[in-house]
Amino acid sequence: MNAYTLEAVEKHREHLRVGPLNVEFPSGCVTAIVGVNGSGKSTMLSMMIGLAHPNQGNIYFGQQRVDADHDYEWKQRIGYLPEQPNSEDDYKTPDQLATVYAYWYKNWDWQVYQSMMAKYEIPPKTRLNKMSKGMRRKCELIMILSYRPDVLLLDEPSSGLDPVSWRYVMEDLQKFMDDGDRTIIIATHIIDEVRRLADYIMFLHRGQLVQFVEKDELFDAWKEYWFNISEAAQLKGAPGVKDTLQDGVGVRLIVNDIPQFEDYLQRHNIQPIRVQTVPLDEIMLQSIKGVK
Ligand SMILES: Nc1ncnc2c1ncn2[C@@H]1O[C@H](COP(=O)(O)OP(=O)(O)OP(=O)(O)O)[C@@H](O)[C@H]1O
Repeated sequence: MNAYTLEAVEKHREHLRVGPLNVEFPSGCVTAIVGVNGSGKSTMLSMMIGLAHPNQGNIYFGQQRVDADHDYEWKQRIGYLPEQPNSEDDYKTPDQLATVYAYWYKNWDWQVYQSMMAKYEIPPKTRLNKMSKGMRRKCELIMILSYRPDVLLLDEPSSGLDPVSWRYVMEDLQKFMDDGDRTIIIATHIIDEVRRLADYIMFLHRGQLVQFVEKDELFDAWKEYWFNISEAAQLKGAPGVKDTLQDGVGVRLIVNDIPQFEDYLQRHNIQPIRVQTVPLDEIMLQSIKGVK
């Protein structure tokens, strides 16, 4: 079962055409959307909550088609955290905003609200526009978690958070996933966030889907090999190599066709000094090279 399905979805922005995107977001999983600034992550999330409208294609939340109709029942099940705070809430205090949410969201849980407000030490009677950026971010997150949605659409949720709060948020998101058949789709630049939370990684670049892959599969598919400099000549032309770095002492190769490359090493009787995992930011960099 998919939490979301995007069928040939396109959004035409002035400087960017997002899509066509054909994507299935599995339910019960965390999918991290990664990509450089302006690659279309926020645009995609805002289409998924029905705020931005695609020029082409269809979006389904489960079986429900996401469109401009007035049936907002399905939105009760989604916690959407936009990248920018909603300026309409500037003059409200958390308690006032919570009263509005409690009115609209039938699963609103005052106990969740109060315990999270205490945990994150948010002053309940301070206006949102008088709060620090991080404090306001935490408050927004508390609001959407307090109506107990099934799906979270998070657009850079930890922007502005201090390291301690960040760890609390990671814990709370992990806890959210433990409580049943829940789904998180999260746009993030924080590699640690991807490493801790994600089951799947979606790479977007210039509005195009580069890859949608299971996290473990992705890490297994890339390896960094180190060799003695004396082996440099023999390694020229080895298959599956994405990048080479050579200094006076050694050669480092980033490889993403491990079986072919290892076969080549065996045939040429070359032994690496060290083999290690490729960091996600390096994988990202290598994956977007050459994408037009
Ligand atoms: N409301 C809007 N109206 C018109 N163009 C927009 C709007 N929002 C974003 N864009 C444009 O759409 C493109 C994609 O932006 P988007 O915010 O979706 O990227 P992003 O991947 O979320 O970037 P970032 O990592 O910086 O948050 C950019 O060229 C941006 O200028």
